[in-house]
Amino acid sequence: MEAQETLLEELLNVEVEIQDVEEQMKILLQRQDTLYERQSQLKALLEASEGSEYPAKDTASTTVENWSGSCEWDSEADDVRFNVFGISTYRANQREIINAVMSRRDVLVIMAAGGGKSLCYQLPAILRDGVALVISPLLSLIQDQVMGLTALGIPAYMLTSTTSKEDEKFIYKALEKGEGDLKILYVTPEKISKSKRFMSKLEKCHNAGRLSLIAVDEAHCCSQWGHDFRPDYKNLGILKIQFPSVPLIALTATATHKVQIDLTQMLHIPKCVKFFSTVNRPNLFYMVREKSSVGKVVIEEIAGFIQEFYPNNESGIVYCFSRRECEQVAKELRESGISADYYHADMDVNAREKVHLRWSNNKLQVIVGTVAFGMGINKPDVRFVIHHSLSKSMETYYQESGRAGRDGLPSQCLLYFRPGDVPRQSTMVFYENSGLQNLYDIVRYCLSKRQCRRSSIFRHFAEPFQDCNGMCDNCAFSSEIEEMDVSSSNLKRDQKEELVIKLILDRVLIEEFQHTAYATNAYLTIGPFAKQVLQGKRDVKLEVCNAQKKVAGINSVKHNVAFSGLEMKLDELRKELSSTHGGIFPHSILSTQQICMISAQKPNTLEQLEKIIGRLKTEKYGNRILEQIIKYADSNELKDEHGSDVRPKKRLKTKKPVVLIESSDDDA
Ligand SMILES: Nc1ncnc2c1ncn2[C@@H]1O[C@H](COP(=O)(O)OP(=O)(O)OP(=O)(O)O)[C@@H](O)[C@H]1O
Ligand SMILES: [Mg+2]
Repeated sequence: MEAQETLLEELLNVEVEIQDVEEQMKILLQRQDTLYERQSQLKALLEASEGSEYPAKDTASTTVENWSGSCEWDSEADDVRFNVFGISTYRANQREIINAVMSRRDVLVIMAAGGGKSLCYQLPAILRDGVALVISPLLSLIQDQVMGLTALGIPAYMLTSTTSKEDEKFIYKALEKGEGDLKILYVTPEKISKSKRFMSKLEKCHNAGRLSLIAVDEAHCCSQWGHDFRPDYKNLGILKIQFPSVPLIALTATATHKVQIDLTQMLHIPKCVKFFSTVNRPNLFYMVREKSSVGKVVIEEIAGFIQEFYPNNESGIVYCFSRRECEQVAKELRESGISADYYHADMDVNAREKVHLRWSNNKLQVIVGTVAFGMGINKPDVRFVIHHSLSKSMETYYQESGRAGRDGLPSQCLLYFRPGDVPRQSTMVFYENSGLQNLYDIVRYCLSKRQCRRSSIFRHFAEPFQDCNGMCDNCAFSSEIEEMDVSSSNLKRDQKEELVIKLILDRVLIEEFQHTAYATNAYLTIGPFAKQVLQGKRDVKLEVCNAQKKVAGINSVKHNVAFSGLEMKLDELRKELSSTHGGIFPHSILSTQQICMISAQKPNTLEQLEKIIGRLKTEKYGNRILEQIIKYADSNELKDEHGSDVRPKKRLKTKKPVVLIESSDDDA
């Protein structure tokens, strides 16, 4: 009997010890994960800084060789940039990238969404003799690009399933015989991997020395580590093998190290010149708001936000978790008087395209979408992106919120967070590589009441910190935050929910997942640090906001964007011209920046206008624009007789903060 008791006691001790060892192993494994992550971040940093410093704050870019010197094509490039594209100055890295491509080097461009990657291959394509081939993953992206280039009078075509027989004949003839005017040809990757006919024509074009350059846009689609992996992109390696002397430029907004390595290997461009630009989007205002557990309240808040800040139909996106939620949110926003429609993967392609087109033409203010509303979004003047639920990772959030403000003007990114949304995501991502780790990263971002939101983005992409300039809620609004020891506190319901999430992040609790026939459920169980808490060796603290956060700072963003009198008239004019010029998008006629500049400078003559928007747009739309300025001045003169407003010539040039926000070192 006694012997049995001894055995039992020892068994118990061994079991306790096993549990202890298991817990320690868990901690060590998690530590190993973190170290691996940091190792890859440090490698990325090292590679980026090879031979030169990591981007200085103001230049925000890094290259190994110096591509900023003067080049023989400088003046021609400046002429095309301004007079054809209507772009007054280069943004960071654009000129250097163009110089590298013009020097026939292979190039890898990592530049944030809206940074202006397209110009980097479109401009050399115009400067060089022959045809430039562009590979782009989506029909809608290709259509947008071709339409925009055609509006600028650049002979651009696409060879896709929608191309007419007539156009196809023209393209093949141009490739084979050099007949006709073809400067830029867009194709989807499938054309390269599946159409022998196309590849043979391309070879003829190359043999005749007429293939000027190859651009692979959205190049992260090559990599399984990228967020939009496309199998057909894997076959693009053939391009460099078949056409080794033709410069290849790969462009993406995805900055992770793994993807970069993959890309250069798969595209066979090991000696490419790499251009890294900062992930920072200085014009985006990031904020997180607590999400009510009552659905209606959330919608009321979202509707209120849109009506308050964007009363002039400025475009926006609302991201939702599920298809059903999308439809519901769109419906309720409509009931609140906002022109909104939904977009998700369950709809047929035509219905989706219709919604997208209405939105692109500013006939619909808000698209309520799932993640399916993704890569094809090329609209530069999206003023707000609202997340009705949190994204599954920082990377995804950065991509989705980054669809705001691609034109460089102030825009807002608002995320609604409530602890209850976490398990909805965790049950979806737990089986992915580092899925939970990535999710918990964005949850940390949401929970933080003190830390600069931008700093989380820099940390995630292993980039040195840059000043936020008060462009996030935590930097803009000072509120009293206190760390409260909640080990034995009485908490309100929402605080309790937050506490559970905090304990998961701190590994005091862990989520475990079980599958049923219908769903995956998340359960909580004690984690490696639970013992320390139970033994009183570790405090549990929550950040608590004592004073209600004010929303004053957002107003300063608002003032920079809302259109004033003449700007409004010019906005109407671009919409009118867009509908009469064969479906060109309003933003291709005049960008929001150009509207602001015209309205500030009020040119009186075509010559003056040309100095703002370049020759091509002045020739096309100049008379209508001047007419609008005069009309507006006359109506103001009338008003002036009653004591308000002033004549345009005498009016002060209002320097819009807009221009300052451009992230270019050339722009100063
Ligand atoms: N130097 C510049 N000055 C002003 N506007 C510019 C400049 N370069 C590009 N743009 C404008 O910025 C917007 C975004 O450019 P573009 O579509 O090339 O971005 P991108 O880097 O390809 O972004 P994404 O990763 O989202 O595709 C466009 O409206 C473009 O006309
Ligand atoms: Mg692009």
